Amino acid sequence: MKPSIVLYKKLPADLHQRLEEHFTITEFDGITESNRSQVFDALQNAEGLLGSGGKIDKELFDHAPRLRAVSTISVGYDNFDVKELTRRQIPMMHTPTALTDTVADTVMALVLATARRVVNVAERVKAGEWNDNIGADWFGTDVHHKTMGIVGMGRIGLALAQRAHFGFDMPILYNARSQHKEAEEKFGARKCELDELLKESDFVCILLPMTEQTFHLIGKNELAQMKSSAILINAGRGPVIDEPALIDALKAKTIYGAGLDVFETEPLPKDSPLLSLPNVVALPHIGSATHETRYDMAACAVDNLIAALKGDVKQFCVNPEVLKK
Ligand SMILES: NC(=O)C1=CN([C@@H]2O[C@H](COP(=O)(O)OP(=O)(O)OC[C@H]3O[C@@H](n4cnc5c(N)ncnc54)[C@H](O)[C@@H]3O)[C@@H](O)[C@H]2O)C=CC1
Ligand SMILES: O=C(O)C(=O)CO
Repeated sequence: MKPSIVLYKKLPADLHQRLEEHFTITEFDGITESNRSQVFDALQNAEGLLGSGGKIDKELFDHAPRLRAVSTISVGYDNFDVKELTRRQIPMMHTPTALTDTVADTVMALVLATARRVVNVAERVKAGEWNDNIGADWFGTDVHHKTMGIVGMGRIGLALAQRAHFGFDMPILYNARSQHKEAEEKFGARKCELDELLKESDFVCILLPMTEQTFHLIGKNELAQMKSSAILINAGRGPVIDEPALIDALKAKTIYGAGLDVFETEPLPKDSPLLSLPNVVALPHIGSATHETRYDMAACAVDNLIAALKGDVKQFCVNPEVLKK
């Protein structure tokens, strides 16, 4: 008999079929408050769990006595209680390499859109405001040769450094817990303390995971250190920035603007002040959202689960300590 799994994300037909060759699938469209009890019932028999989004917590695992592997279609896994999975000796896999370049492209899009006010001026053209030669009220600020500060020099940070260095001739500063030789040797990046990075950078790009240490890492005091001409970009996780403090800084124009792909609450509430600030470009968490990359991420997650339930985890395990026997 094939092992049972719970799938909580719609997959492309061929990947669904690949899963069906190995497992009996019970499928849900996400895990939400309204379907949690049905998910609990399905988990009773499940040996695997595959999907993305939602809060995947101890209560869910308590309803999954046979669970042996968990696979997320994402690189971030802050929505999972990984400690609890580890306590239960259950491996969890993610999809780190499939999306790196696409997310770095999204960050560059945010940098350009915010600095050159692409969204703002395009809206003005559509509104019929382009009636004469444009004046300084349409101008933005340059990107090339400006200083790029990267907070979180991991896979995506490195891919961003590559773009900024080769594409835009930007000097690069980075803040990280350890030295990143490749970033230094290939892209001339310089490691510095967060305070220095905030003071010196024209673009401060946050590419951090959400952890206890990174929660509200950028707050009132950090924003106050940024140049009034600087732009803050966040494509890591929303709660890394204290959003009310950011809104205050943007309203007071103590920074030039912000390009945001992630927010403290997603979807962004309709009454968020961020939506009415002209110096903000807000995206709906599309960092990895291209057809190709979303397919590759799903394929990677499917393969991760198949391998794990065969007892053959080779890569992308976020709690490898459970594999050591
Ligand atoms: N906007 C989007 O759609 C996407 C967002 N992400 C987010 O981006 C994050 C980074 O992804 P990757 O680069 O693939 O991960 P990664 O693990 O390669 O890089 C994260 C880096 O942050 C560093 N870091 C962690 N805590 C830190 C701290 N307190 N201070 C300084 N550095 C710290 C780590 O050492 C690591 O180098 C993910 O965890 C996820 O939250 C990832 C993919 C898509
Ligand atoms: O993979 C992630 O962590 C995302 O945020 C979406 O791709």
